[in-house]
Amino acid sequence: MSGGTELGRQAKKYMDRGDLVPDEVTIAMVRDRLAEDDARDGFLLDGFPRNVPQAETLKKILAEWDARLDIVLELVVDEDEVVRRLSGRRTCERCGRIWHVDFDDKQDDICDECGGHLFQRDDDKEEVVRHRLEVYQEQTAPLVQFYADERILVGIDATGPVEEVTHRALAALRPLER
Ligand SMILES: Nc1ncnc2c1ncn2[C@@H]1O[C@H](COP(=O)(O)OP(=O)(O)O)[C@@H](O)[C@H]1O
Repeated sequence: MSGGTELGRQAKKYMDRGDLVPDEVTIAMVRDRLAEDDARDGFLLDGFPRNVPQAETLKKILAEWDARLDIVLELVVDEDEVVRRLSGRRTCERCGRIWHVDFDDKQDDICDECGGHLFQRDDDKEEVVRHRLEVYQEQTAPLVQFYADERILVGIDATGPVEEVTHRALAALRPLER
């Protein structure tokens, strides 16, 4: 999250703790972004919606534009793997590139791409990741049933390397190609 705006500072407070940012903030951001020209022929949302009220509101926003979601991908992976992936993630403060302590065998804290310094996001600390998983179970997991009821949910096995998961995700999207 960039910028020193009051809204940005407010949002960061929630994010650092691993809580969801209030719906009025995220919904306004998503509504504004979807209203831009390049979203008219299609868009991909990552991390939104994250609770049922957001999903209900998204449905109404899209309906106002005679649009609807075509597909929802659920990336299924067990909690230990989520903790391993997030707690080992390091971010370059200069170029934003993401490294992983184990998967990239990253033992120092220097970005091999630009020489910048790597840091760990507050919400990638293990105890905060565990809290994010609780928030997921409470608030986000109900969306699986929500979108199953809408008949647009597709579950994907998200274990294994990035290339394999990408391959499975693209295969699930292929029927929508036009
Ligand atoms: N739809 C959303 N509703 C509320 N808060 C959100 C939403 N998406 C992201 N956030 C906030 O941003 C934080 C980081 O988002 P996340 O998608 O987990 O990041 P990343 O994909 O980089 O791991 C979340 O923990 C939450 O505080």
